Amino acid sequence: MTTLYLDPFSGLSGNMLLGVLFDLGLDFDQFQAELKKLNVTGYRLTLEKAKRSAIGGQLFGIELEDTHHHADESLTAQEIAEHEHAHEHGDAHEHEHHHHDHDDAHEHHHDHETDHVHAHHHHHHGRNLAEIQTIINHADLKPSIKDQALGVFNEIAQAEAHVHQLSLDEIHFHEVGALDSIVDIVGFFVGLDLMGIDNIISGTLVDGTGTIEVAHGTMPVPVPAVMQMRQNSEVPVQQRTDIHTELVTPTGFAIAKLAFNAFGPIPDNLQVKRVGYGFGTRETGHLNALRGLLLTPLASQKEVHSTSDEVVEIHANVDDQPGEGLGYAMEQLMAAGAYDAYFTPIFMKKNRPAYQVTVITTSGQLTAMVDLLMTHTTTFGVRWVTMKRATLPRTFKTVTTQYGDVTLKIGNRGTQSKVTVEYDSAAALADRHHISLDQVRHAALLAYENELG
Ligand SMILES: O=C([S-])c1cc(C(=O)S)c[n+]([C@@H]2O[C@H](COP(=O)(O)O)[C@@H](O)[C@H]2O)c1
Ligand code: NI
Repeated sequence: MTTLYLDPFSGLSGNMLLGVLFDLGLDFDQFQAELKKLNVTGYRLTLEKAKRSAIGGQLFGIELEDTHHHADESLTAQEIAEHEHAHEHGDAHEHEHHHHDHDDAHEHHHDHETDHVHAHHHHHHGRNLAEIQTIINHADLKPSIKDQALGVFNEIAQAEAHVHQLSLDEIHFHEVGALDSIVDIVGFFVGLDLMGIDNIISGTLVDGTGTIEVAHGTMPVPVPAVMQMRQNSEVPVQQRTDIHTELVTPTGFAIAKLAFNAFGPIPDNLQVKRVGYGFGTRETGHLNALRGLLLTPLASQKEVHSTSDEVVEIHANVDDQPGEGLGYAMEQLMAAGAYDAYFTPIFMKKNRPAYQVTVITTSGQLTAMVDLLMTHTTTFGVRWVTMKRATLPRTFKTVTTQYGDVTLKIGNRGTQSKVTVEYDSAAALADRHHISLDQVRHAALLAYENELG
């Protein structure tokens, strides 16, 4: 299980999110190969190692090519959309397309093996939601990646439609062209998938103040689409009044709103595996970067245990939520780094059978866990207590048995010690050799005693 922790101290944008994934080890070639599955041409991806404020990181960018002068065999997004349109009107219409008079300058030729339609061209400024949905739906990508990307596009389009008082199909993706939004948004979910990231935690998003100039004129910061998406959202945003430009873009905010699992400080019970920086392109007068961490559960060998410390136990009593939702809440709590989370059957007022949800966590994680309980359970309130905790200092040792290597956990108490066989390593061997867990345990403890002499 890998968690991505993001520190958006200088905002969040599509290219910063991808820059950070590349700096954390995402393979550029593999990424490009996946994006080809979108069947869209007319762009070139750039990735540069760069230094800002003497810190090394990656600058990711998209260069748009003039698709009208491209004799490529893949379809442009516009053509795919028109293909779809043709299907909606049945095959007869498709033939009509073939026999239409084309403006020679705009004629494209395609490989008929791919069974794509030859479509006419209109001059397009940006692409609308329906065209983007068609491109994504036609791509040979995992359904989960497509669903997440479609969700983000829908979120942005809804916000833009509201701000500009236009209908959803009148919304065209920003002046820079929809292509870079497609690459940023689909690319982010492709990157997460390639890197095996299944949980994203973020600190508070920092945005600037003042105004920026875009094609349509002056926009206040936070930009209107971001402000619109903030309506009814729980994404925390802090405004820096000393930075007079946009730090959080609509793409960045929509991804945070839909794809981040929790907000809060860096969990102190996970181990930092890698640190990366993705740079932004705006001149902010300060370091314009997004820092990312790859976090994994503490490697047991290095587990640091003080003999006494504090934990927080949080309780929520729930009498009106179906099991599926409660199970999902539990997954979210564990993924966010709870030490433990469990249900206890209880009886509440009015004779209602119910569950008490208990979460054990650190005081640093309290806010994030309360947030998750409020989001994913039906509860209107939670309680918590801080508790003292004592744990045995422990070491880990690997012993070799006739079945393979097994890890033992050894707790030390003065001159005495307590030995347990780590479940996962024993279960793997029991599985492999089709024997009982107890047989592996016995063999491991015997090997340990033999080593002690
Ligand atoms: O061009 C338009 S309509 C436009 C609207 C808005 C609104 O907030 S509404 C914002 N912008 C700015 O365009 C760039 C590109 O944003 P991406 O999310 O596509 O990267 C960015 O600076 C927006 O704030 C344009
Ligand atoms: Ni807009």
